[in-house]
Amino acid sequence: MSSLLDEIRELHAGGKMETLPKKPIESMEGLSKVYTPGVAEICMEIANDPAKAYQLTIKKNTVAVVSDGTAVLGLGDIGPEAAMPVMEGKAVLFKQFAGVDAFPICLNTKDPDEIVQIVKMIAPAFGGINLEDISSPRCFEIERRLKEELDIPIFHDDQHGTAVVVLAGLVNALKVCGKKMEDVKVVFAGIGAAGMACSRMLLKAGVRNLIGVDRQGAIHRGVEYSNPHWTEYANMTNPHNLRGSLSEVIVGADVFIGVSGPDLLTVEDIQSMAADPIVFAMANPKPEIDPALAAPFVRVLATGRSDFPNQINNVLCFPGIFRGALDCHATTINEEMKLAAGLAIADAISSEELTETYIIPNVFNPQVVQKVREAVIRAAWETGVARAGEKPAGIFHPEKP
Ligand SMILES: NC(=O)c1ccc[n+]([C@@H]2O[C@H](COP(=O)([O-])OP(=O)(O)OC[C@H]3O[C@@H](n4cnc5c(N)ncnc54)[C@H](O)[C@@H]3O)[C@@H](O)[C@H]2O)c1
Ligand SMILES: O=C(O)C[C@H](O)C(=O)O
Ligand SMILES: [Mg+2]
Repeated sequence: MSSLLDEIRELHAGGKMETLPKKPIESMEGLSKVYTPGVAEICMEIANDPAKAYQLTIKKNTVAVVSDGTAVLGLGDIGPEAAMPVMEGKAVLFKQFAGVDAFPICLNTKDPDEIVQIVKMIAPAFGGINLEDISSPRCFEIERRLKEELDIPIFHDDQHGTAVVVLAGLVNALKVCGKKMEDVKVVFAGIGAAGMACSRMLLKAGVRNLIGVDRQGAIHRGVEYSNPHWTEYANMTNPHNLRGSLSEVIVGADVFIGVSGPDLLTVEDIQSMAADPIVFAMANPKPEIDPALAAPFVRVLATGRSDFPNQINNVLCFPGIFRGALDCHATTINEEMKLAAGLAIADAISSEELTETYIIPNVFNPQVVQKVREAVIRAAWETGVARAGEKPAGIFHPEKP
């Protein structure tokens, strides 16, 4: 155990990334071109036409990974310094899987006004903003305001990246079990950033019977929640207005999706579910149930971790979705682009390949980023938010923003 920890520490020593010049400067002449005085010409070109930042700076390929350290994995509010290893990790994954340059930026404030203000102020350098590990409900307002006020993609990964991958996983898990979105009962644990967005995505995909459970039990109508998002949630879910604990409402459920915290689901809970239960225990780093404990009692089991089969993790989404959005210079990442990304991830596994332990492609499968990118670019053109690049064949009424 300690040797594993030593290895992990060694991999983090001095941080996980660095900045490299594209072309090294080797002479005074070279210096005079990329630095002063040559650089001044480029500065003035951009000053006269700020859109040229996309051609003459890092903007078109660069994303800011912004966190305030308040909901880091399932570790909670551990602060901006402690959030850095996760944000560095996200930046490394952006680069390795999709060639996107990403900067980890951890802010020493939890105030939504300040976060919005700071992100707006740094936006000129970036082609997109990936918000990460910002706790709910503040994350909803921060994202909404930034989307309204900036014309580059703003994407809260814990909400939308997770929702895209959960959709992909569920499409394939239901195929394995021979069940349909419209017929299944789905119970969510943890109605925070991820739970809210995943629920919305599944409702959009056709799920009708969906119940969310948080610390005080099932979210239902007839209660005044201090979190207004839960009141809205109660109105769009829980058709039979069930009340009670997770153990009470999970009875007869076909699907459990956990985006909450460790060890809140029991084997008895799983045994009370319908036949062929599907369990996505996605809390990181410790899932809602120990996978070894759950495995004998489920038909399909997935976690957010890379050390078990069926890793349902937003890393399958964010590199490809930003690759697509940056390549077509999209103004936003909209619902259609997310849905297309989810279906593209599901589609990376053929019906012949699909099994209980292979419902979701591996992150090292190069098809994933490629398929997500193409689907996202097509959806961006179809919905009129693409601004550049080649229009995919078969789109007849593209509207440029
Ligand atoms: N696998 C993935 O790709 C992925 C993606 C996003 C989030 N997650 C995991 O999901 C969890 C939540 O992330 P988030 O960004 O939504 O955080 P969040 O802070 O916005 O929301 C967490 C929610 O879970 C609830 N919760 C916590 N413990 C609970 C318990 N014992 N019973 C019922 N509800 C409980 C909280 O009250 C809160 O509403 C974290 O563990 C995170 O690591 C996984
Ligand atoms: O970081 C991850 O592994 C996934 C997700 O963003 C999380 O917060 O747990
Ligand atoms: Mg996260």
